[in-house]
Amino acid sequence: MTNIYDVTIIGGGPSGLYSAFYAGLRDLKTKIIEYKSVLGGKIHVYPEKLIWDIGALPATPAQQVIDNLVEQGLTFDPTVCLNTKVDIVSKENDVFIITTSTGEKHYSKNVIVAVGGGIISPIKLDLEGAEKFEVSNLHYTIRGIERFKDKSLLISGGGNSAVDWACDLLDIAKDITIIYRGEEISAHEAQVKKLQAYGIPIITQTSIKTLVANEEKTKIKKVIIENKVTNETATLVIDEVLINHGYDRDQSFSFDNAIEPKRDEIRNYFLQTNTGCQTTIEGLYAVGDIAQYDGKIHLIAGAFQDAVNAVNSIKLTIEPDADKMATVSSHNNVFESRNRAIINNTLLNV
Ligand SMILES: Cc1cc2nc3c(=O)[nH]c(=O)nc-3n(C[C@H](O)[C@H](O)[C@H](O)COP(=O)(O)OP(=O)(O)OC[C@H]3O[C@@H](n4cnc5c(N)ncnc54)[C@H](O)[C@@H]3O)c2cc1C
Repeated sequence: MTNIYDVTIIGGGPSGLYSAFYAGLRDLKTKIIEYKSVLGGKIHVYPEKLIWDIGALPATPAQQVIDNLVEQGLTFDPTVCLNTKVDIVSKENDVFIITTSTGEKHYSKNVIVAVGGGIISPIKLDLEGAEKFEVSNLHYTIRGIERFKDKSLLISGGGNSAVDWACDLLDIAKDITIIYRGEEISAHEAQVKKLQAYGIPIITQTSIKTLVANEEKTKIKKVIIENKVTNETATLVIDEVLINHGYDRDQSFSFDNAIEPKRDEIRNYFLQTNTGCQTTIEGLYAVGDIAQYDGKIHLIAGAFQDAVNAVNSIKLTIEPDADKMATVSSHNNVFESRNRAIINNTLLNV
């Protein structure tokens, strides 16, 4: 057990990344473990959305927020393990043992759980061979709205995300059709009315029956849709298909019985024992969407505050004489050489 970290962060979303930044600022030996191949967490679900509610950031595309979070999170060069799923956390002699799905073990004095709602993946179309079109014109999220310019778009899904996308693409796509298997669209009324005012067809009780490929078998050319009540079918000629059927969540990550932290009654959230984001287990902290306490905000802004609280608590357990808070954060000495480089490169242009 030679390579013991001060803090290991499980999850590389906004709360995990900001925890890594702050842990570096407080000079803690830090590791992030993230299941996906990229950092950024569930913001990857909505990369094109404009985010308005993060302090000091006026409307900013979510992809830009991801890039900024990642850059900041890696400021102090934490160890980053991508494509790594944590399966179970146990504790021996005051050291946490974090075991991954491949059996690999990571050792840490403290653990910050930053797993949000778990590992989320879009629910895919249950049609044989559909996956081969994911590289061409079958989408589960939108990366770059320009590809929909002057295109005929079919959206399958009746929730807020599907309807929001349709509204955002109204003046971009040539035409849009929405199909939904349920009886009634379940999105915000105002957005649905907007689509209706534009004359966007919303076909309910209907789902995709078949994807018809072009001659080269590289793209979807037509979609056969089927009414679930009458079994009537219709064929739509389309350029792009967007599926918004919700998300699967893998929340299988667990704890050795001896250190199972208290959760709420539906076991969704880790309860805090204090505002320092410590769970009911010593050395185990929960930040971001997975955390719950009075006044907790399940938004990116809330994740930042949790991260600062957890890291400051950890610092004090490792060094009881340390400052309770990092000395006015951005005046910290650790930034001195970096400040000089940034001022020279950007402001003075030397
Ligand atoms: C459609 C949508 C729009 C939103 N819009 C806004 C908005 O405008 N403004 C705002 O402030 N908030 C918004 N939010 C909420 C915001 O995205 C979340 O509050 C934020 O992402 C929470 O960050 P987090 O780090 O706690 O969790 P997440 O972002 O969920 O990150 C958790 C990370 O942990 C990883 N992980 C989970 N389990 C494991 C495991 N066992 N092993 C390894 N890694 C694991 C996951 O892969 C993921 O990368 C929105 C959310 C959604 C769904």
